[in-house]
Amino acid sequence: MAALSDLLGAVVSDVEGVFLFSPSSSHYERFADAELDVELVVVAPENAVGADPYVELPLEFTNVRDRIRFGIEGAFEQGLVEEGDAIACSVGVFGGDADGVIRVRIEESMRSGIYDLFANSRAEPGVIRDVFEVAIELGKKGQKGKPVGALFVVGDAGKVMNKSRPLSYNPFEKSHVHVGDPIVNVMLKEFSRLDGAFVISDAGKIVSAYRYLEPAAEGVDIPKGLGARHMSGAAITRDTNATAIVLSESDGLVRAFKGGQIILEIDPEEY
Ligand SMILES: Nc1ncnc2c1ncn2[C@@H]1O[C@H](COP(=O)(O)OP(=O)(O)OP(=O)(O)O)[C@@H](O)[C@H]1O
Ligand SMILES: [Mn+2]
Repeated sequence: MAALSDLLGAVVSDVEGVFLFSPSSSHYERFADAELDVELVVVAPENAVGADPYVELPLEFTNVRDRIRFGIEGAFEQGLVEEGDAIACSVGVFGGDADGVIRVRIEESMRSGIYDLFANSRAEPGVIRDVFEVAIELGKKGQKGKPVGALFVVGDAGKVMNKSRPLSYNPFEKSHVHVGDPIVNVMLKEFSRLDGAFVISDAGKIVSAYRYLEPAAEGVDIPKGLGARHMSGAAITRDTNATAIVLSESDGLVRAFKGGQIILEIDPEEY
C-alpha cells in the first residue's frame, strides 16, 4: 500500500522551482536551510525574509489563481522560469500560513504583459486593477446584453485633460468618487454607453467622462484593424504617462496601451 505522502508527492515531483508565496520567516528558513536542488523563489508584496531571487507582487491578491499568475509573470520578467518548466507553489489559501501546494506547468501564454501593466504603471496598482476589472466585467456582460466599448485613461490626469476636450457635460465634475467604490462601477458601466473616454487620476479619482482625446498620433504603431478608440487610447499614452485600458465593442477584447504600444490583449471570457 502506498503511503499518502508518496501519492501526494506527485505534485512536487520533477519540479524546477519552488515558489513560496508570502512565506513566514520560519517557513522560508526551513526551505532555505534544506538546500534543495531546485530554485527557491519568494513571491510577496514585500521581501520581508530578504530572499534572493524575489518577485514583488504589485498587490496582495486574494484570488489564488491571480496571485500565482502574477508571480509567474514576474518570474518570467526576471528570467527565473521558462516555457515547459514545472514549478510547485506553496500558498496560503485560507489565511496567512501556507496550507496548499499547487503544481503549475509554465506556458508562454502566461506571459500576457499584465504584470508589467500593474508593476510599472504610473497609477497605483490597485487603481489599475479596479479599472481593469470594470473593463473585463463590461466585456463579459455587455450593457443590457449588448456588446459595449469603453476607453479608460488612467494616470497623469492633468496632462490627459490638457490633451482632450469635453464632448458633453462632465457628470463627475464636482464629485469626489473613486474607482473601486461599488456605486462608481455601476456609473462607469452606465456611462460607457456614451461617447468618449474616462479620465482617471493616479490615485483613482474619476476626473471626467465624455472626453474626446486629441493626442498627436504620429509614430503610434498599433495592430491594423483597430479603429479610432484604440488609436486615440494608444496615442495618449505616448503623449503622457497614462495607461489606457480599452474594451472593444467590435471584437470584445480588452487591450492595454502604454508608451504608445500595445502591452496586453485579453479575452474577458477567458479571464
Ligand atoms: N479621439 C477619441 N477620443 C475619445 N473617444 C473616441 C475617440 N475616437 C473614437 N472614440 C470613441 O470610440 C468609439 C468607437 O470608435 P471606432 O469604432 O472608430 O473605434 P474602434 O477602435 O474601432 O473601437 P471598437 O472596437 O469599440 O469599435 C466612438 O464612438 C467614440 O465613442
Ligand atoms: Mn469600430
